[in-house]
Amino acid sequence: MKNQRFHHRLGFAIDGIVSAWRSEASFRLQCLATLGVIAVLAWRQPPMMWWAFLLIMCGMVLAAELFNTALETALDHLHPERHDAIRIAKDCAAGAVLLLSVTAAGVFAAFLVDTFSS
Ligand SMILES: Nc1ncnc2c1ncn2[C@@H]1O[C@H](COP(=O)(O)OP(=O)(O)OP(=O)(O)O)[C@@H](O)[C@H]1O
Repeated sequence: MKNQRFHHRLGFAIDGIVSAWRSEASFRLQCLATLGVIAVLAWRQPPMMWWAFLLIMCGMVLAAELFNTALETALDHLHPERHDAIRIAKDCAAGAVLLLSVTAAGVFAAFLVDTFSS
């Protein structure tokens, strides 16, 4: 299964994103928030640096949510019973998503202040 052709690997990655979209309400919300950020960027036409900052932040939140979903899915399958180690692993992954989401909200707030005060 290693080293498959690029279009196969691309298909697997897209399958993962579609599957997270179907199963995770948080991922759907984050995708919609990303579209909202892109709409505001397109409306305000800020300097390219703001596009870069905000798109990086949105990408990192979405990627972190996919990692979180991957971890939860694997852990639930491999160890359906409750265990403290599983709780800590899931809580850490959720914490990573939270940290990136708060940082992204902070960057978006800074952009709003900058764009509406000038
Ligand atoms: N097997 C387990 N053993 C111990 N605690 C668990 C276990 N599964 C879940 N938990 C606890 O419940 C919390 C929620 O876990 P769950 O798998 O339901 O995530 P979720 O609510 O679907 O999260 P998300 O919204 O990110 O998908 C975990 O962060 C953890 O604290």
